[in-house]
Amino acid sequence: MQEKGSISIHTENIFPIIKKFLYSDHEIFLRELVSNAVDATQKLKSLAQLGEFKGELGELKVKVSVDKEARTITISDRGLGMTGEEIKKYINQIAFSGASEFVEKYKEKDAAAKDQIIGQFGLGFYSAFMVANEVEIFSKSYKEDTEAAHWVCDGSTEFSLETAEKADRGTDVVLHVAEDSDEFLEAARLRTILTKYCKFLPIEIEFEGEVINQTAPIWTKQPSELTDEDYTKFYQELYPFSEAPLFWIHLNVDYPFNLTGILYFPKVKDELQFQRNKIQLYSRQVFITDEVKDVVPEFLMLLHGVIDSPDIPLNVSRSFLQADAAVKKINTYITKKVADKLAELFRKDRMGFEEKWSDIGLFVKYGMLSDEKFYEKAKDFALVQNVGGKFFTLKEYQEFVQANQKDKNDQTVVLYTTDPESQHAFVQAAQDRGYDVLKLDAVLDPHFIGQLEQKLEKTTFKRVDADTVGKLIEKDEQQESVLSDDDKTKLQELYKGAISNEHMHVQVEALSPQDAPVVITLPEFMRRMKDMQRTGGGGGMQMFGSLPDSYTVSVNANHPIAQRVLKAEGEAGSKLARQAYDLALLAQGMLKGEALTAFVKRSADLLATE
Ligand SMILES: Nc1ncnc2c1ncn2[C@@H]1O[C@H](COP(=O)(O)OP(=O)(O)OP(=O)(O)O)[C@@H](O)[C@H]1O
Repeated sequence: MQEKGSISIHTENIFPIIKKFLYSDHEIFLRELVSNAVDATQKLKSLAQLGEFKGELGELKVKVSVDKEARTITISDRGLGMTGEEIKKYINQIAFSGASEFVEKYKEKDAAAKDQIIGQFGLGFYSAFMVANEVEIFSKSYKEDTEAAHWVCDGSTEFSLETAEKADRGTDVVLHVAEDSDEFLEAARLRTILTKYCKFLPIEIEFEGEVINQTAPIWTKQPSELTDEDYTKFYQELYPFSEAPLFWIHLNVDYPFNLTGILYFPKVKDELQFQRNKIQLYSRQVFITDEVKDVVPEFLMLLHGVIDSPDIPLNVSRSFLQADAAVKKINTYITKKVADKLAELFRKDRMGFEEKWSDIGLFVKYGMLSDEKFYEKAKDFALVQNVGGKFFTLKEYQEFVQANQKDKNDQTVVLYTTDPESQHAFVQAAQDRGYDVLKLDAVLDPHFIGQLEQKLEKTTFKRVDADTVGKLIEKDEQQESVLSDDDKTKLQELYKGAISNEHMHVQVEALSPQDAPVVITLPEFMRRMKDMQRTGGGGGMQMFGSLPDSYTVSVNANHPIAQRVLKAEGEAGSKLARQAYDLALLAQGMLKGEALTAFVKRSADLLATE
């Protein structure tokens, strides 16, 4: 048999287009050709199992080799092979029409969609022409009494096909590497590509005498066959030199879609440094991409691991992917599995769960904020911690503070600090009153607080320094003032003059004589807006960020210092007031620079006069 022919009725030559458009991703030719070789080998194995192939399977490795001198790359398999007729059908017609359809689609898309297509969709056999100016196929079918065939195509739509001598069953694809693709003649480069895409292919791939893949990666096995060590070992293989993962989830579904994989919860070092692109997406063990956006819910992008699914449509653009029903289901499934796993950990080992909370709290809060369904599940195991280090679930905490921290409107007021060190005086004052104080110092906490206030009934949150301790949780009882109204006004004026700062709003309050003489607070609303703005909450919050802090200075009318300030003669009153105010600033770490120096000097003067 010898035949020459034209591949298609298309007049347009697709090969220059393939080359030109797919410039950035030429390396995927190897993924495509090796996958074809693997497919052909697996098909033969299936035929053997079905009894349709009765010969010896023998060694089934796929071999990749490079000959720099001859400028060729060869991919050989011992799979089912093709007869000349089959080459015409599968390569000339089916593969070619697949490739031209791809090019048609590709031409219509905008740049962003193009990237997506290139990254996730192979051209199949014809991707060989991204790097080769001539491709040969030598193939011999597994079917008895068939002749081997030799096909050659030089990158135009012309091909030649003839019978050939080939001793062994299977297919050799020989690429004659083009001048501008020299890089692919380097063994090191080929090895890198093979390791990237073919590391977990199900048939052994040999390169330079070495098998480069694991044919049965652990995600393809049953969880019952695996030990913890297997999981951590695999994690180390995927992410060498990283700390051991906290725990993992083995995904395994076959209905209504097909999906396997392992998701690991990493140890998070820095909350702000979300490490994305750590989940690898595979389709039947062939690496596709590490951009799993849309397939994995946004809040779970922090996880590591692999997902393998032939049901994820890889050949469509991103906007399509988002709308795809299978992808949506996968999303929901993964969210549910993660929530179930966390619930199980919490139930089975509360202590262990608490220990891990500093690492997983971020995922959980992020998930609760971004996914309503996840919130519903997570609200039962999400934890809060008080300044004493004790953990509570949301429900436990509400019950814990209910008796003592209800205000006169029957609202439970949850008190929290964002920094137990610098807000120590306020934490102390609240604790002295018998209140409990939570530590909510994570980046996401301002948003989390907002969500909890919406979800939890009759519950508000207040930072400990949002008000003087008597007013943090407003009760009916009122502290009587020992000062007359006149004295109060006089005291207020004295303090105003001594402080002389328009952002400090001075008021006189009847606090307990044991409370501090002066307390400086930042109203909850104002501070929260600023917090939100800092952590990137809504554009509308922008205006608050540019506002100067506007503090409330509460002068304690019942503290002995109030009497002394009022009674002091001349300058002395103002000096005392300033001293009491500076003490309040000092307690909050707000006294700095010149003001601090002046305070130290004034203190020394006062000590000297006493
Ligand atoms: N090494 C091979 N051995 C046997 N048949 C092959 C081999 N390579 C390709 N083929 C045949 O050629 C067809 C077309 O290959 P091509 O890679 O273009 O598309 P595909 O593998 O079917 O799909 P895609 O690669 O787009 O997922 C294959 O379906 C297969 O029948």
